[in-house]
Amino acid sequence: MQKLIIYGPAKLLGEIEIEGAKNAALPILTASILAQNKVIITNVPDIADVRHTIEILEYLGCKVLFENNTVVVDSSSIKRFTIPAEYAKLMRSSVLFMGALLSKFRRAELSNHPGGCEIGQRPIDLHISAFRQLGIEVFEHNNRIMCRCDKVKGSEIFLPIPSVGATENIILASIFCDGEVVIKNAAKEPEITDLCHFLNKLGAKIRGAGTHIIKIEGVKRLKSEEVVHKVIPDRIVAGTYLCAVAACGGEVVLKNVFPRHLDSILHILKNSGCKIKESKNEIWIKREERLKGGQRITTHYYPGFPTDLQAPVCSAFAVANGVTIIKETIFENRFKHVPELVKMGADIHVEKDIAVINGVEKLRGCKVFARDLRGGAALFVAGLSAHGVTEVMDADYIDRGYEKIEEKYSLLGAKILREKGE
Ligand SMILES: CC(=O)N[C@H]1[C@@H](OP(=O)(O)OP(=O)(O)OC[C@H]2O[C@@H](n3ccc(=O)[nH]c3=O)[C@H](O)[C@@H]2O)O[C@H](CO)[C@@H](O)[C@@H]1O
Ligand SMILES: C=C(OP(=O)(O)O)C(=O)O
Repeated sequence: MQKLIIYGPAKLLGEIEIEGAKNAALPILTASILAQNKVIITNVPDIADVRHTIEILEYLGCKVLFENNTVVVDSSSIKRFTIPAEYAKLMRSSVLFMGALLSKFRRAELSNHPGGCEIGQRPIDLHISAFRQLGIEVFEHNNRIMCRCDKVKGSEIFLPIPSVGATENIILASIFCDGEVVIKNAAKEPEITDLCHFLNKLGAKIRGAGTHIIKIEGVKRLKSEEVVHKVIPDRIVAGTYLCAVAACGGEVVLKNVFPRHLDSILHILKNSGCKIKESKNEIWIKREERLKGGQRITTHYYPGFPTDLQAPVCSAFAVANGVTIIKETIFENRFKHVPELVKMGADIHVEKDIAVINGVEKLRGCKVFARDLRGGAALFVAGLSAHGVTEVMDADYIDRGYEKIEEKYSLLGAKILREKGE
């Protein structure tokens, strides 16, 4: 297991390029199996989840090149429609291969329930019920999910929860549908819009991405041209930098960002005393005075405050002046970072889905354990602001979603080492 050793406290200064979004790159790579020709996907983050997705593509029979954040996928020799259990267990997004494989082969099999971070139950009932509404037969046996159909039928699907994954899976499965599939109460996350832009470049006919109603008009076939697509910037990685500056102080310019994707966190940090300026693709943040608490933050579907930033923001407000209340409404088990922050001297109490943070003047470095991706990032942020040495164990979780995190924060003046942990 990997370990990150952080020598705090850091003051963050400089400019940093934000990498491409994990949650856009993963469904786009998955969708690339549908392309008629080679696809070239740029701004792909070099993270563990991308590497695993490429392994799945190769397993299925695609030829893939990954160099300098560009992935070239040639799916002309794809031959398999089964995702083996060991791959399914690695990542939640493995479930998206179901939709894509159904469009490709009208058959798909996931040999295990999709894995990923344990932040809640994360059932896939909405994916399965939507598939059935599309006329797809779904069999479940011992965690194994098998699907097949003759034709995906045009239908109207209402999602009781605007699930990101279910919205993406329905879109992927419906590309060649008979007539039109309409998703009502669809998720509106920017990563879904990016996936739809990519699919439309391939020749799909999708309207309404970014709104609550997405319409997929079935096409007979996709275009034969080569397609190039640049993945959108990672708003969660960008938001983590903002939390780090808010916690540590300093002055940083984030480059290659879409500020509009970060409205909810920018609003909170502005109200807490951070100076922030935004331009088309940049955010400048400066924090001089100690961060002011007193906020009530509730996680929500986009454009609300993202659950994926809940843990990093917890670390920022752990050292704010005053009390901050955070309510987690999306996942049932997403406060695993709190006991670790408490070890570092934070004063945080969790009662069901609410964390009450009494800001302390400073945290102390110690050995802490990452339990999931964003919780790990939160410990990393806490380590940057803490006095003394913080060892973040099981940093492999962080590597799922942050590209070379220690190198990037070192460019801003932080002192961090990576070691293979025990
Ligand atoms: C790879 C990826 O893009 N992951 C993101 C995606 O995860 P993911 O797609 O798994 O998240 P969903 O939007 O589906 O989950 C939202 C809520 O719906 C529930 N649910 C979901 C599906 C289902 O069939 N049944 C059900 O009950 C989940 O347990 C959760 O409580 O969106 C989450 C919410 O923004 C983010 O935290 C993840 O980073
Ligand atoms: C929960 C996350 O990812 P995944 O859905 O891939 O587990 C995340 O990115 O914070």
